[in-house]
Amino acid sequence: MSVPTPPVVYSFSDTSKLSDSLAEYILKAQRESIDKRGRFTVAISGGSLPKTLTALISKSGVKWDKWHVFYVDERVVPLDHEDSNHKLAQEALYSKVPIPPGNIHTIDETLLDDLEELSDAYEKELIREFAQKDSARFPVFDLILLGIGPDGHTASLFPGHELLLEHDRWVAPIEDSPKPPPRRVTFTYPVINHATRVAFVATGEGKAQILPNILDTPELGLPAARVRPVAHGQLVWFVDDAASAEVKLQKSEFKL
Ligand SMILES: O=C(O)[C@H](O)[C@@H](O)[C@H](O)[C@H](O)COP(=O)(O)O
Repeated sequence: MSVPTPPVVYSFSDTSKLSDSLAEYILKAQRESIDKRGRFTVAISGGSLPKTLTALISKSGVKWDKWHVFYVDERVVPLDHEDSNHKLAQEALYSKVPIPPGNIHTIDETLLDDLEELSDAYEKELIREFAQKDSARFPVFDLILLGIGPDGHTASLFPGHELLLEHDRWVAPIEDSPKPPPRRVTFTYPVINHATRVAFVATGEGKAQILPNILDTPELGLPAARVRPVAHGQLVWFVDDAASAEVKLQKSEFKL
C-alpha cells in the first residue's frame, strides 16, 4: 500500500493570521473552481470553524452568488436552535455577506423526527446538486473544511464508530454521537475523500494532545487521519502554534 504523502501544515502564531490566510486560500480555490465550472461548491463543519471564516467578509473578490454551501455534518435540531451548525454559520457569516439563501443547502427541518428520512433527503440534495453535473459516482466538492475533536473525530465520524466503514451512502445518520447533541447527519469518507481540496482547521491547546496522533502517527487510524483525498486532491492543515506545539511533522510557511 503506498504511503500517503504527508499533508501540508501551515502554522500561525494567532488565529487572526490563520483566518486571513485561510480566506486567501479559499479565494484561490474559488477562482480556480469558477474558472473551470462556473461555481464554487464548499462544505463546512460546525464548532469553531464558521468563526474562522469571518476574514472572508472584508475580502474583495468573493463571488458569493457563485457559492453553494453544504454542511459536512449537521445536528438534527431546528435550524434556529443554538446547536445548529447552520445557525452558527448564519450568525458568523451569511448574515454579513450577499450569499443567495437558495445556495445554502440545509437539512430539511420538517423531517427532524425521522433521522433516516432526513439523512436520505440530504443525500438527495447532494445528488441533485452533483450527480447531473459531475455524473460521477461521488460528488466532487471544490473544497471541504473540517475541524477535529480532541478524540480525533472529524465531521461526525467518531473513533470506533461503525460509520467509519460506511462507503455506500454519501450522507449517513448517527443517533449516538459521543459529542452532543447525539442525533446528527454526516458526510461519509467517500464524499470527503473525493473533494478537490480538503482543509482542516485546528486551533487552541485543546487540540495539542491529539494533533500528533493524527499528523505524526496517521497509522493509528483516527478518523481525521483517514481523510486522504483521492486522485489529485489536496490536503492542507491550518493550525495555530498552541494546537501544533507537540507536532513533529514539518510545518510550512503559508504561501499560495
Ligand atoms: O458539528 C460538529 O460538531 C463539527 O462538525 C465537529 O466535527 C467539529 O468540527 C469538531 O468537533 C471540532 O469542533 P471545534 O472546532 O469546536 O473544536
